[in-house]
Amino acid sequence: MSDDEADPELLALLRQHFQGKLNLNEEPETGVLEGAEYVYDNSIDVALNMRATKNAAAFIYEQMQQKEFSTASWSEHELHPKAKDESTVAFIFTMDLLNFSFWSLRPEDERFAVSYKDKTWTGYWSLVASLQRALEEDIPITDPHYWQNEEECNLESLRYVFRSCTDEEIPLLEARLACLREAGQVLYEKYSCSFTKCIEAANKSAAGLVNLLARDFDCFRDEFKFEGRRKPIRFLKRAQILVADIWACFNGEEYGEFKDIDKITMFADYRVPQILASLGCIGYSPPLQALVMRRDILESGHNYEIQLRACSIWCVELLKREIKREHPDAKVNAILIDFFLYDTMKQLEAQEKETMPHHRTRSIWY
Ligand SMILES: Nc1nc2c(c(CN[C@H]3C=C[C@H](O)[C@@H]3O)cn2[C@@H]2O[C@H](COP(=O)(O)O)[C@@H](O)[C@H]2O)c(=O)[nH]1
Repeated sequence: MSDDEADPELLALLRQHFQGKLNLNEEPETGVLEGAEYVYDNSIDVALNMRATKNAAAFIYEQMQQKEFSTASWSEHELHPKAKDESTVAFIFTMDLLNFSFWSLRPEDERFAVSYKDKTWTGYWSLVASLQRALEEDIPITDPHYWQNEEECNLESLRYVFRSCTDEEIPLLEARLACLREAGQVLYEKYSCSFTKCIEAANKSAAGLVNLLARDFDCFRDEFKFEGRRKPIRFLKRAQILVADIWACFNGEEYGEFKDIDKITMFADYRVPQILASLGCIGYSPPLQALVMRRDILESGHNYEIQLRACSIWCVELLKREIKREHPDAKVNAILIDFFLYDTMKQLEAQEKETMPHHRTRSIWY
């Protein structure tokens, strides 16, 4: 090809770009924050209290400073994996595939719990403990080949992996097996059986990785219709917390290097809304307040649930903006605020200072 002839491949790319089929310079967006603001603007059962949010921002910043809360805090947790390698990436992927719905309607001492390292673990930590225990028992629970081997990986073996030290078994066991099966199939078909290939495909974009997960894995596509709006409201909670866990574990380097990590929002689960409500940052309408206080089941996709999850995302966004307004150099983003709020809620729960119950929705989304 002579110097003055353009590269045909480049020409094809540019043609696609100018036809609007390919945006070379567009930074990917997840759409989560845009959807959260839309729901906030159209909510009548959940509201934000600006005064309480402003006060909470000051309290959170001061506490995070005092505890030197950073990405390093992630690895300091006793059960979180310490190696900075591909096995830890596989562990985190497995963990966030299954990181949902641990709450119980039974009394605290009868709820699903896991005995590991001479301690009893509940909630999220029961999941992490089960995975660590399985690996110590040479069960390849983080291996996509295992997830697809129906002889080895089935309800029976998964019941053993998540065996409880109480009469209650882990909630949604069948759904957890289905998540592993689907993820194993997608990784096999598209990503050479390794989540590290998904990370590579996202080209250091956190939003791009979240969108890839929502596009290729049904079990990460956490989005719901809201009233008359045409586009679904995207929460993508487990996709986002997966990216955040990778980023935090690797301290923003190697597999955890993302140029747009601040696009990740708070993870709309059932714990952080609980602490936001306890701090007075978010408030519920009388019927919703009564439903939460009675610990009634709130079905997945209900208008109340969408308002509660979305307004929590928007509230953490406003907390972040308030902290940055007061402290322009503060190294905070929605992830670190979220992690801090979750850990604080768990401390309050351990001290039995749980002021307000969390809402109870049973689903694979959070
Ligand atoms: N928004 C948000 N939701 C979080 C977490 C975590 C744990 N993250 C660890 C990693 C770094 C942090 O410092 C934490 O140590 C679990 N969850 C969600 O909560 C629920 C479990 O609640 P419970 O049954 O009480 O354990 C369930 O939906 C689970 O998906 C978080 O950080 N943020």
